[in-house]
Amino acid sequence: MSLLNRTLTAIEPANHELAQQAAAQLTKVMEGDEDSLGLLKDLLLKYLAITGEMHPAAPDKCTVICCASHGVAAEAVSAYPEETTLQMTKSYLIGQGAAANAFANFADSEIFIADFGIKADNIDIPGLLDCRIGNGTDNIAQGPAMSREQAIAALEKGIELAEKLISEGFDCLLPGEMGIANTTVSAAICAAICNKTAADVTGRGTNISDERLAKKTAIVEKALNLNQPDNTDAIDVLAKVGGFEFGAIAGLMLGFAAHHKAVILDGSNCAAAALIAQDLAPDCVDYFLPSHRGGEPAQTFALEKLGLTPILHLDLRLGEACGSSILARELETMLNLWDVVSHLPHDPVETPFQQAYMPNLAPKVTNKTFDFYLSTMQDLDTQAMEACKERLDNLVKPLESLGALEQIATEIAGIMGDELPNCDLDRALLCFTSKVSNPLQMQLTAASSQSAKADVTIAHVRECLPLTAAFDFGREQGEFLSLSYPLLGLSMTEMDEHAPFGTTAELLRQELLNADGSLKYPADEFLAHAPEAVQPFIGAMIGAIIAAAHNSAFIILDDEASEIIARYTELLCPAVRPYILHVQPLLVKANCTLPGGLIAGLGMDIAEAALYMLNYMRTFAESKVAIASDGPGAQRQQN
Ligand SMILES: Cc1cc2ncn([C@H]3O[C@H](COP(=O)(O)O)[C@@H](O)[C@H]3O)c2cc1C
Ligand SMILES: O=C(O)c1cccnc1
Repeated sequence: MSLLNRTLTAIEPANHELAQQAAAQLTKVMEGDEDSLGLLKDLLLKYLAITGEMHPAAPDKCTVICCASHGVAAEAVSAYPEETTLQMTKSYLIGQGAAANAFANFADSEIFIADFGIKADNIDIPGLLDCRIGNGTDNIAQGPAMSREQAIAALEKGIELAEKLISEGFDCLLPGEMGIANTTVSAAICAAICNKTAADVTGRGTNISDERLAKKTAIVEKALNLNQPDNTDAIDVLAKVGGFEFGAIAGLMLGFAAHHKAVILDGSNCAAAALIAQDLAPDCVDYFLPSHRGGEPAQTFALEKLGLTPILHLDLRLGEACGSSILARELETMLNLWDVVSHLPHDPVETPFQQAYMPNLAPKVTNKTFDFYLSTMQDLDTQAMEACKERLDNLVKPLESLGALEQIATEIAGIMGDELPNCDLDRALLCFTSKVSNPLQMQLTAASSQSAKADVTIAHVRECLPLTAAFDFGREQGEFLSLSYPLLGLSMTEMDEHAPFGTTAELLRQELLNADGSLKYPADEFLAHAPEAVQPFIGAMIGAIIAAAHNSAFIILDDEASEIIARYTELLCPAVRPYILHVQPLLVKANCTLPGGLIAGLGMDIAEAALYMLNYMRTFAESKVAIASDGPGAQRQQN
């Protein structure tokens, strides 16, 4: 039997029975409130099913960047010249300043770079894995990309590489790719397999102009009409409108799935490869963890066909395993949380929290205190922000292809007055709570903060005191923590410790938001409409936000209740706006209703990823890579 057929036959469903047992156990330890974890629960259970172990170790990860050239690049469908593929391949291994390097570093994943058919003679790059199938594919606008034999060879070279990596001990794959013009190819693959039109699936790739997008869409249509890929045969689709790296990534995915190992998907190109793998062995999807939704329309259709829902929405358009690296960190957080709540004997639950108690005293604040904070709020350092933005525009990636991460990095630069803030900013979580603390909540907070490397302060809010007392308490905590911790997570636990997670948020949502999620009241009215019991929490949260922003901390919101209060605080005091990171549901759509730091921890990791990008990536000039010749990048990039 061929390697491909042997692999396809070896792929079996993941261990769903074990996942069911784990789900029952999770229900028990979470006291029936496990759905508060939202999609993070699914992530955890899916990973347990993949490994077939109740408490697997954190995965050993490998990032594999598959490089290949595309004949269709001759049609000018990309913003960058065809040579970029070879130049970037060099930069992964020589300068090591590409996004793939920065994010592999962030995720503690070992990086491998493989040549599956870059168009060039005598490639001699130290460390490059030679998996060549050809000297670039043929132009799909003029005929098939490759022969059927080459398509099978691409799949098998991917499987061989998977087996090599697995034999070296890796058990989680983060695939990535580099191949100028390959979003034309992934659009065509997706249109063929998902039965969509060229207009449905074609996107801007490397940030091309409207004019080029129209041309690219016509090329996708032409390639489909001319080659007539058979959508009941993924190998035919791969041969006719595919590319070597798509076959290779599909092969890697199949190889990992056959060995019960996880694959974390990245962007649209990964999703197109996953469609090929799914068609060849439908059960392999059990081993795929989605990470982010990016900018290419093809990805949406592909994920739908795969039945996968990503949680990260960072507007990434790159494909160098950036989104998957962030998800890999979150997976580890969930595995740790699972171990902690399961009371594993080797993992004693410690709650080394600072405790702060609201004094039973008349408040020290007056209206003047509030005015003082508002009138002396620091402006962001626009010079640092501009320098940071200029650096971002010139890092070796298409303009703005790292979406929300670029905005976050610029914001942090402005807050810190430093165009290049370092990566390991100290982190704290300030969690407001009622007098008694729910032990499960505290355990979950301990687990989340352990993964997030955040020091926790549990701040006990007293009711029955004037609102100004709560404001003053929050202000003091925010002021104190923001002196030592540039990243400050803010959370509040349920007011009623016996209520299910998310109860307070639901109450606030009902009272303070319109049905469409917008704010219902003006700034000076909302407090009067808030449920009385929540008012002290609101006061404390407003105090903490204003004082922390005043001290130039980057505030990372956790639960939905904190999110709603922060949005009203922004209305009350627009100057705090740039200091606040709204994590869920803007950047993370996990439907997680659990307070206590899990989402803030993920937000801190997203901020850290942004800083890794800024610190570890090199510019076009430093990397000797050609800049854009079309789209907005052509105006802003220099080398
Ligand atoms: C410097 C640079 C780094 C990249 N890293 C990934 N891509 C991404 O962009 C390309 C696909 O977009 P299109 O179809 O528009 O050419 C691929 O190489 C993909 O991996 C890059 C592109 C460039 C220019
Ligand atoms: O989503 C992707 O994989 C992608 C998007 C744009 C450019 N390159 C890759």
